[in-house]
Amino acid sequence: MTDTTKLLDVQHVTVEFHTGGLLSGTRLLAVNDVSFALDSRRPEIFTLAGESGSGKTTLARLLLHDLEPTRGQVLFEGRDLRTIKGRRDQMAFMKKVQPVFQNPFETFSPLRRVEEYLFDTARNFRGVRRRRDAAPIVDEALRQVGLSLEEISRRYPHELSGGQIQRISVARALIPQPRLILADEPVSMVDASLRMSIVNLFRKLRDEQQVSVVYITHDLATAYYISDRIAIMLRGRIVEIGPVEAVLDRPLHPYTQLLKESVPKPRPQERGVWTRHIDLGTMEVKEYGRVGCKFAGRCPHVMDICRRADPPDVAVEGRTVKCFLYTEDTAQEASAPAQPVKTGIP
Ligand SMILES: Nc1ncnc2c1ncn2[C@@H]1O[C@H](COP(=O)(O)OP(=O)(O)OP(=O)(O)O)[C@@H](O)[C@H]1O
Repeated sequence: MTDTTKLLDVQHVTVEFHTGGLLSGTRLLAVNDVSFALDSRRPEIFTLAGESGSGKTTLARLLLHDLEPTRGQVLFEGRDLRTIKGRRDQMAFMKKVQPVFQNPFETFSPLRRVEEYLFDTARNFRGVRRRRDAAPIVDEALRQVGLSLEEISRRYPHELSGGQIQRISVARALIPQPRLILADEPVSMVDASLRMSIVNLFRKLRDEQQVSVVYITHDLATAYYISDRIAIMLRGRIVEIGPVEAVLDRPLHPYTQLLKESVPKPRPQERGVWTRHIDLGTMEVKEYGRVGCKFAGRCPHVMDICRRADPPDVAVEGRTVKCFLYTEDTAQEASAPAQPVKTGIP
């Protein structure tokens, strides 16, 4: 029977990529047995966070039906996305699930006025044919992001700021009146001073339009500010998931603790300047191939079992953590208790 209480239901999805030659190639589980669900009765902002190469974009592609899982299934409004066949079916799905991508300048051709994209979207998804019928729809979507059709009229992408053009991307995503927006690193290319104004739009959409948002980011500061729940990804797996305050105020997985520690801190004497991120990217390939916990090579609390077996999901302190430190039979083996890192998110 269809479960109508779930807007999105991700059930044990795995995506396997093969790289290299047929015989010498390697197998990489970019997404590895991931599950989570969004409630259809209560819109929320759900963040998928993790460093580069943790599988966030691959997961986003699954949710947008741009890729099919090797194993497991993704259901939207109770329907398995694999049953979507043909263009009409795909368009009906896209009307409900809209993406916002990282680089707005890639979304819009430099040779085309940006309003044309919005008019196209109104024609494709709102059943209007004439420009004058589409205009109020386009204007309304722009007003929701603090702009208007008059303001952007006749402009090309290079005549708009990065912040303005990303707002226009959000406006475009709103035209079909979706139930879910999937925003993949929507502010990473936007000037730091404008980031909050963009992510605040997602809060407004949740509260005023009942739109749910899957927010994909490596930026824990904005995630903390806007999310209801957060899932921390590491090498294809969700290692900690729960309400954002629980997870980021008191992270329990040693990887979440490290990630939080690497959040840039503002230098009070230089307003707006942030210290550098710790670069964790070089560990990527090695960690994907690791048996047992993917974090074992970097974990200050590593135990023998972590290198031998996959950690289980443990429910603890209002969230779920994939870590042997919190299983009853292995907790006493730990070299030190998992102390949350105190620095980072305000
Ligand atoms: N089509 C593909 N073929 C082979 N490997 C892939 C493919 N797409 C992604 N990968 C690999 O899967 C892993 C996860 O990549 P993914 O882009 O999903 O991570 P991410 O968390 O979104 O990283 P980033 O923030 O850098 O985009 C990486 O090791 C990547 O190289």
